[in-house]
Amino acid sequence: MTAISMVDYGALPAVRIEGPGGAAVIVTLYGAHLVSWKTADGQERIFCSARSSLDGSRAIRGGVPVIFPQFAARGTGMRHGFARVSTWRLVGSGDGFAEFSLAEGDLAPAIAAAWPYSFALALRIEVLADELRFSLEVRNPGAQAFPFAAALHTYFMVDRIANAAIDGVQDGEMIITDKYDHIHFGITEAIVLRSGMGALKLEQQGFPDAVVWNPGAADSAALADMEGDEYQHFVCIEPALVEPIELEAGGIWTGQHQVSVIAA
Ligand SMILES: O=P(O)(O)OC[C@H]1O[C@H](O)[C@H](O)[C@@H](O)[C@@H]1O
Repeated sequence: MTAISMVDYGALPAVRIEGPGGAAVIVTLYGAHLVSWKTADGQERIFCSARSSLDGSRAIRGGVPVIFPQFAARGTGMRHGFARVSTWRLVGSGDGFAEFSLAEGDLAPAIAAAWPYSFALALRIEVLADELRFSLEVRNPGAQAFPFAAALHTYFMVDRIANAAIDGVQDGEMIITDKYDHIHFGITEAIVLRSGMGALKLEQQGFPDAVVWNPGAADSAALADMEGDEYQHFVCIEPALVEPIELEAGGIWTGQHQVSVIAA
């Protein structure tokens, strides 16, 4: 039996989606932001900072921020775009999945004025026993083309960053020893993340790139919403469309991400 229910996450209304075998995720309407993914074995797989704001006053630190229409500071708009700081609508649900929407009418007036395009985002999140699936659709229902970038800025929980190894983003295995922030353009194969918590396979379609980030000790200490040695316990591996593309009037772009537990 799979089900969805409304819960509170901090001060934020959220949707809990239960999948087969008790696997479950929690997604806040603020940002359509996945903040927890427990696989059927009860193991939490996603990092969320204990110091994160959870009241809608700023982006959540951790989870899976939806990045749109700008990646980081690569543009003139809000850092990482407005999708992660806007309140989405729950528009559909079924067996182990829910769908969220964001369009220009949902934006705060100042944000809408700064990005004056007609758009519609749809994020579908589906929970299986040992797998999580995302599908992000960007539509242009307007008469004018718009440029956009997008990413699913996923914070994967690891036991210790020194125990994490990443395959599939560069030649050979990657081990992170301190601050690391790099865009790997043109991902062609599945990525595997191994740590003391087991192994995850990450597959992406539509998103051409993968960004790998860990702030390391110094940058982490400068982040108001990250505490102590929390940086030791996650690595972001982000399916991304970093270089903006134009979406013509009537156009649709789709990016997908699947994360599954595999034998270590
Ligand atoms: O602090 P944020 O705006 O959430 O950004 C967090 C991080 O996002 C991406 O991974 C970028 O590559 C990093 O340069 C950035 O520091």
